[in-house]
Amino acid sequence: MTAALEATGLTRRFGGLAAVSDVSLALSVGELHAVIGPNGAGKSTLANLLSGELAPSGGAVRLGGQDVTGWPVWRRALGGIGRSFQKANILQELTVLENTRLAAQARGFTPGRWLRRAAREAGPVSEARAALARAGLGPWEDAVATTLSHGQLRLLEIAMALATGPRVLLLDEPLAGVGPEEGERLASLLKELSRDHALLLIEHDMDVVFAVADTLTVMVDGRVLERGPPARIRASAAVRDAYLGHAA
Ligand SMILES: Nc1ncnc2c1ncn2[C@@H]1O[C@H](COP(=O)(O)OP(=O)(O)OP(=O)(O)O)[C@@H](O)[C@H]1O
Repeated sequence: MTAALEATGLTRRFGGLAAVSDVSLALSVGELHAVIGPNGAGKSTLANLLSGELAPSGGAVRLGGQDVTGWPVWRRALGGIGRSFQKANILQELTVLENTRLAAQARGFTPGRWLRRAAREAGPVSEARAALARAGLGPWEDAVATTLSHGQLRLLEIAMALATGPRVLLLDEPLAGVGPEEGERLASLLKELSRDHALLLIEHDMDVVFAVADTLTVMVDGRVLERGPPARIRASAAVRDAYLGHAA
């Protein structure tokens, strides 16, 4: 079966630093693939290379079998890659529905055309509402973003990624700053979304990661140290050493 998204030998250098070094990875619909590793391991850089935010120094990215390595973010988004960010993309003074509608509008984005579309009143409200319903935010569609809890903000980021109709979801720390109760709700949403998306999760909360991931990739210093199901990663001495080695 063709992977929904595949990276082969991805490398990204910043000056003398190889932030990502020869990383290969395949994401399939129905699989929740988590990438973990100590701070600075290269996880966000990897997500940026997959989404097109960054160009690689080497290697390739294929989306549904097609080489998209040279494609910009908007073109990969149109091809089915949805991305949520560590730093929220939310416009604070807009409502939940308005934010999600803007994200849904970006589905029709091509440079220049987007501005004309955004200027028109009618937006793709139905896609936005469907995404909000999936994220459990339907009842809050008229709430202004500033009034939301941390957990609701994280749900909104996911809804905004869903509103673009992606097949692949790249989620960067979707539980950041969220308490245990909201965290549980987010974790079950992630699991649910992985049934009909290829889902890449970058997350520091190890309890959640080990509870929801089907496959884990452990990165250290830009490289893949270990890959496998949660039980294998939990038992790995190399992974334990890597974390202890970086816990200063
Ligand atoms: N734009 C950049 N310019 C220079 N160096 C960068 C840039 N982006 C990332 N780096 C460096 O690349 C390395 C990997 O960073 P990255 O943010 O990908 O790690 P991470 O695993 O996501 O870390 P964290 O868990 O703290 O978010 C780090 O040493 C970082 O300082």
